Amino acid sequence: TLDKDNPRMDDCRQQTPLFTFGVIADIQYADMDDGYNYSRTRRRYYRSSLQLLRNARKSWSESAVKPAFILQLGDVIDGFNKPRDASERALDTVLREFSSCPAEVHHVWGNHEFYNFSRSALLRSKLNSAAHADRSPNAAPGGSDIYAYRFSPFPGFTFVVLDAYDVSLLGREKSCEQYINAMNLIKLYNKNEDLNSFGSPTRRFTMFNGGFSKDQLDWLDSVLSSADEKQERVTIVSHVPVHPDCTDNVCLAWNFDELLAVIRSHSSVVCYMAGHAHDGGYCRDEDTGVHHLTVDGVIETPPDSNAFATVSVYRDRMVLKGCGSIRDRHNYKHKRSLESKLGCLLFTVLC
Ligand SMILES: Nc1ncnc2c1ncn2[C@@H]1O[C@H](COP(=O)(O)OP(=O)(O)O)[C@@H](O)[C@H]1O
Repeated sequence: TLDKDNPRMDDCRQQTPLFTFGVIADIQYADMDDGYNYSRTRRRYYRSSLQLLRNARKSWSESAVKPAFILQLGDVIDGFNKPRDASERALDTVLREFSSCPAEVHHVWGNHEFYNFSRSALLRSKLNSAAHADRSPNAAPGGSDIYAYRFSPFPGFTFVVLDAYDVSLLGREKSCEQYINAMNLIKLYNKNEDLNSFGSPTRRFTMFNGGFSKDQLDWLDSVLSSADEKQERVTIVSHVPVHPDCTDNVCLAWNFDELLAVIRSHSSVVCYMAGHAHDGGYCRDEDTGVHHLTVDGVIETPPDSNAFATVSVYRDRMVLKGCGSIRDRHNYKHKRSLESKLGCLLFTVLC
């Protein structure tokens, strides 16, 4: 059994976590019949994704230890809402469900947010959860429209929400400088007329991906420097994965390598969580021991299953209990030099 394989599981079941949090990705709700992904290999359950969100919300509400917060990893409603003039209605429907969650919700923005709304509309919307940021200087990159912030749910633990479409063709006016710069960048690597099509070897340069600006990377660098100093543990969350071993490379952030370089230059990061690639993925970076988790998407999970997770955080490890399609992963030890000061991080997923 899992417990025999993994004696530390017994340890953590007997301990009370410092706090727990919920995770859910790619709900892509739309009030429409089932369809398929672009390559017609995977069914998409647009309407019943709402029921799967409800199942997650009920599980979090009924749990003995209430989650301290919920991470919604982006693509909360599907782009098909836009041509149906249903964006606001669909968003209200999913947000009503989130509002009865027993904890504050941190929303990450994905490509489907931008298919429905402009960046400026998103900044004004309820999908902007930056009000939950720390009340401290530098809790968000100042003076820009980058949607990124950090929050600390418990002393010694910091979470950073990153904006993976800060450099992208999505959500910005075609006349603005950022759009023009993003267009120049994508055209260096993507020679297709349809920029959602991809070529090789740089398949990630498509319109449905994006990247992180220098301003955002500099801000992250300063957040991580301060976390290093305080010996905090940092989990970074965004929509788009950044490690080639935890996802199909067509789903990687445009400048995933620059983000990995920032992570690698700091000792405080223990985990990076993303959505976007609906069949999920996991790896531990060989050099740093940082855990890279891509959370399975609700939208491609059949109505009789589930796709959410609850993470229990202990002083020395995090244990992720997945429900439904989120597959078993257990006994991943955290191997970086943090071990001496933080112990090891055990990343466990049970079904
Ligand atoms: N290989 C491709 N060639 C052309 N367009 C594509 C390709 N893959 C996806 N698209 C288009 O890109 C957009 C995003 O793709 P989709 O698979 O729906 O993304 P997501 O997984 O985020 O829902 C859609 O409009 C889709 O039709």
